[in-house]
Amino acid sequence: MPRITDARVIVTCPGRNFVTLKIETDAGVHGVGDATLNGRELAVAAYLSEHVVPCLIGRDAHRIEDIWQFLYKGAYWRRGPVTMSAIAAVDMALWDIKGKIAGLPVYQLLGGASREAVMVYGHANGVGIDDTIAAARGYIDQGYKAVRLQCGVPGMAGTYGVSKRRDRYEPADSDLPTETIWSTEKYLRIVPPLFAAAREALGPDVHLLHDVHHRLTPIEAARLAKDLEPYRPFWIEDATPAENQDGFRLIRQHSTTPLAVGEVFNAIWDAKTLIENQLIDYIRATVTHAGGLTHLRRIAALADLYQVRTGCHGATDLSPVAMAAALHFDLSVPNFGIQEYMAQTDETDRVFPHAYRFEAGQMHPGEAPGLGVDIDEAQAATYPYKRAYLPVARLEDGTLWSW
Ligand SMILES: O=C(O)C(=O)C[C@H](O)[C@H](O)CO
Ligand SMILES: [Mg+2]
Repeated sequence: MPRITDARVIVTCPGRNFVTLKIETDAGVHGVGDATLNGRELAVAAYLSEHVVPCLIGRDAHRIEDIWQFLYKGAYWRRGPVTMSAIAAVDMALWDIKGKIAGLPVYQLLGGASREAVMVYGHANGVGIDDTIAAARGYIDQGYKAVRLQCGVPGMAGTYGVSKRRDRYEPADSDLPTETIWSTEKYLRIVPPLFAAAREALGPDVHLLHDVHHRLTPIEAARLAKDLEPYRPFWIEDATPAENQDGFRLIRQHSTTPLAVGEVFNAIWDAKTLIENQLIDYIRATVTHAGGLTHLRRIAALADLYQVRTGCHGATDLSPVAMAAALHFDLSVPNFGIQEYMAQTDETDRVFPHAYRFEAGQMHPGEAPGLGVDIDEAQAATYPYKRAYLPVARLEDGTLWSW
């Protein structure tokens, strides 16, 4: 049995912060897991190094489920993004180790490939409708079959999803949270014309997605979903905050636009009502924030019973370790829908060498044993942690809102 001999947390900032757990075994193999929680990175790093690592030393690395249960039930304090991201990092690293010892890519351990490759969507954004459509064409030219559209809102200085730079989007850009202004009325005036123009310009085949980013009330979200229906969006995401899962009923009552939610979920319980009542079509929980492959598979299995498909979060605040794990999950799970993908910076790709690849709008985790991703610790050490927060949003009267 491979015994865990050491585990350490590596924090690095090759353009943005990442928290990685590296677990060593006496079998001569190590595994890596992503524990990045954007804007709260050091909370997870401390949770891991102070409270999790001491419990790992000496354990059998093959006992993934038992270690998961030990860390979840054994903490007494269940769930929450810090706890679940820490457990996820351990879980990913253990699957990585198991794969390396077996000499198999992790997707083979998860049941093997259910498809040839994984459809991903890219992020097209622009200040106005025309440059957003031009950006979408750029993705389609690279072979993407699905593109997310976000455009600036006239009368608002900046908004979620619209980059200052065309090629990169990194919202956690400030030592203290940047304050932005939000107007629901202005936003609801621009998104339907964006989708009308995009559908007209890009044709019927490309999948078009949109992220509301939790900024509407259920009845406002219902109106947007209804207004977008003629343009057949693939989904609208996070149409309203989902703490109250029943809130989605209202949207459902008014529209057949598919709904996706869950990038901030950390446990199956966050999605139970939504899934069992078929209030959503895609579950976006990620391997990092929702307890690793072990827990994400449980969520996907529940979702599968209700024909809810997966659409994992894949923004750049999830490290290449998370992307690799997501791709093994996506390739194997029966109810896969789509995977979000944003290319990382060259610096990040150098810190995390990986076997996964992109080709013509699809991705594949590769055939390397384990997750097929590693951390170059010497490279990582050259990029020290730099505090960075996501922005916050206020209504025009100063009321704090969802960003
Ligand atoms: O990629 C998305 O859909 C997001 O909403 C990105 C989030 O804002 C980001 O991951 C927050 O850290
Ligand atoms: Mg989102």
